[in-house]
Amino acid sequence: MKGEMFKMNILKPKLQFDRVKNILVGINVKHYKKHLKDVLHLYADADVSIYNHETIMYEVYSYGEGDEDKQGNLLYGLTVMYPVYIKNECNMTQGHFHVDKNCAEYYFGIEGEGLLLLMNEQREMYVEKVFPGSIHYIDGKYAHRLVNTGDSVFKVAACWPTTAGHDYEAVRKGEFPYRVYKINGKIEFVKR
Ligand SMILES: O=P(O)(O)OC[C@H]1O[C@H](O)[C@H](O)[C@@H](O)[C@@H]1O
Repeated sequence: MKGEMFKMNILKPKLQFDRVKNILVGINVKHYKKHLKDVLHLYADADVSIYNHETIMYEVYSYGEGDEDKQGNLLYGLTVMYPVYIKNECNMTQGHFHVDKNCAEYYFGIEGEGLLLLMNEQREMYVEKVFPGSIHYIDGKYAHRLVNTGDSVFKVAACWPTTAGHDYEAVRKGEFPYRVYKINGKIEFVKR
């Protein structure tokens, strides 16, 4: 061996993906829950009397460093979606466009099974299957929504620019053209 030995200080990573529990672990990981009452408007038929509005539909964990307004900074996140069906309609995220359409995003399938709905500004939609190991490049011009089509928890990791922003309003005004149902074990798309 040539050269002088150097005692390098090897640091623990600040963030870790726990491969047993499939969760993001680390200090400064942000976390929020979406209850049914927060996303009721997404469903075709959410009869108030049948469903518990406190039901947790999905949870989002995210981590970032540095100034969120600085172009080039990234966030890493994990969305955890529960197998909840509202009169056969599959559990879905709100779905959003990026405010800055120059910002793309990656999704990574971690656990469970589901779909990624992608929609452009002309409201043309295409769908990708999401499963453990699948990787999805989301063009900045496409709105994106995750759908749990399975009978177990569905987990999807993501990486996106801090400056992307979430435009939920554009999706509210021009919703994804198809709803996703699971009827007798079969996934069905129903036009709005
Ligand atoms: O915000 P939603 O459309 O409900 O989706 C939930 C979350 O899913 C992923 O983790 C995205 O990358 C996040 O940016 C998003 O907030």
